[in-house]
Amino acid sequence: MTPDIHPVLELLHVSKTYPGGSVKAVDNISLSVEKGAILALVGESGSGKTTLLRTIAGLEVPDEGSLILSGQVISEGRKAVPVHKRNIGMVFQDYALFPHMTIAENIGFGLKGMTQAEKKRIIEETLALTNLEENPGKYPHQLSGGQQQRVALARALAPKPEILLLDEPFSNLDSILHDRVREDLRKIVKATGITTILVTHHTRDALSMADQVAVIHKGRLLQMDAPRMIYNHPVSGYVANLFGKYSCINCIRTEGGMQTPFGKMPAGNTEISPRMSRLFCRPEHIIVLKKNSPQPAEGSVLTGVVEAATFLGDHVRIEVKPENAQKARLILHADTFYEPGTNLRFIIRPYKFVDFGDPEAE
Ligand SMILES: Nc1ncnc2c1ncn2[C@@H]1O[C@H](COP(=O)(O)OP(=O)(O)OP(=O)(O)O)[C@@H](O)[C@H]1O
Repeated sequence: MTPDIHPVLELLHVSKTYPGGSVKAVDNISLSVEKGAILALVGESGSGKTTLLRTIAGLEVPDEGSLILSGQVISEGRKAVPVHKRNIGMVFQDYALFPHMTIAENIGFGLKGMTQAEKKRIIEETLALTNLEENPGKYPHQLSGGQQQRVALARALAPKPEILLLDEPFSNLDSILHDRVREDLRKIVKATGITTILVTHHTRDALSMADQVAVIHKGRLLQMDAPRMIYNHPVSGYVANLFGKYSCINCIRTEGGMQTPFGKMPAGNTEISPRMSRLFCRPEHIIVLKKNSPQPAEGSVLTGVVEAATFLGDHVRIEVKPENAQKARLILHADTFYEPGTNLRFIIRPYKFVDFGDPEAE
């Protein structure tokens, strides 16, 4: 029997324009989130990700579209279930802790309609889950930024919401804390099994923390996929560029593949549509072959000349151009510094034929 995977949250054609606004902050977004998944909403400043998160929370009412939470319509057109009646937990960017309450009191704040003993048990469980057992009697100002964030998280998790929403969870943390908090946060929410949606403009956080990444641009959903798909199979130059450096070179269709300025690349199992006219790859997918190394079993050997090399600590960034053409250029990462003018043999794996190019031109 296949497992019963069903969406906890569905958004259907949701749009929102702020009063007096000339453009839609959220423009016809439809998506669904499966139970227990972590979804990251990623986009540049002003792309509409916070508006979308606030719409899910019930803090903004959409103009059009509907939201369905666990099979119940919570918003349809301008009619919406109010915030406190949605079983949703939210962690705000500034944590919004109650300064006059202890950590334990902050965590217990949302626990209503239960006995004192039950409340105490849940607070203790949540303190343990979020590694805060040592400080239940302290006040927020006595804690570090990372600890304050865990209190905010614990407060949101204690009532066992159907969905947890996190607004820019890493924005107030220094870069050293940042990576640790990201790992802790993923562990904690995965331990609870609570479906989580977070907003971030750090693409690395989205790729490492989420099960699904939704890329938002000018209020629209450009792509929603697993992190590896977003990184390796972006649908446009804009998405490709948002997640890091890439090369995109013009090709001419030939029998069984494409002719690049560096050599011929086979189509493999992929069908090349007439619109595809470029090869896309990330820098780390270009592997330089050692001198005199034999032809690898898989992959065509390409050739080019080093145009520039920049030492970047853990790798060297190399720009390589074709031997007999000036225009095309690839960017790759290598572990060796090659002097400009060096002839290189390399393979590209994986690669993809695409119908997009330079994002500036899109
Ligand atoms: N309260 C508001 N009133 C009017 N316009 C708003 C309001 N909040 C946001 N906007 C506008 O809506 C659009 C989307 O903003 P939103 O805050 O959702 O983007 P964002 O992707 O979360 O950006 P950031 O990362 O900077 O928070 C922007 O054009 C913004 O100027």
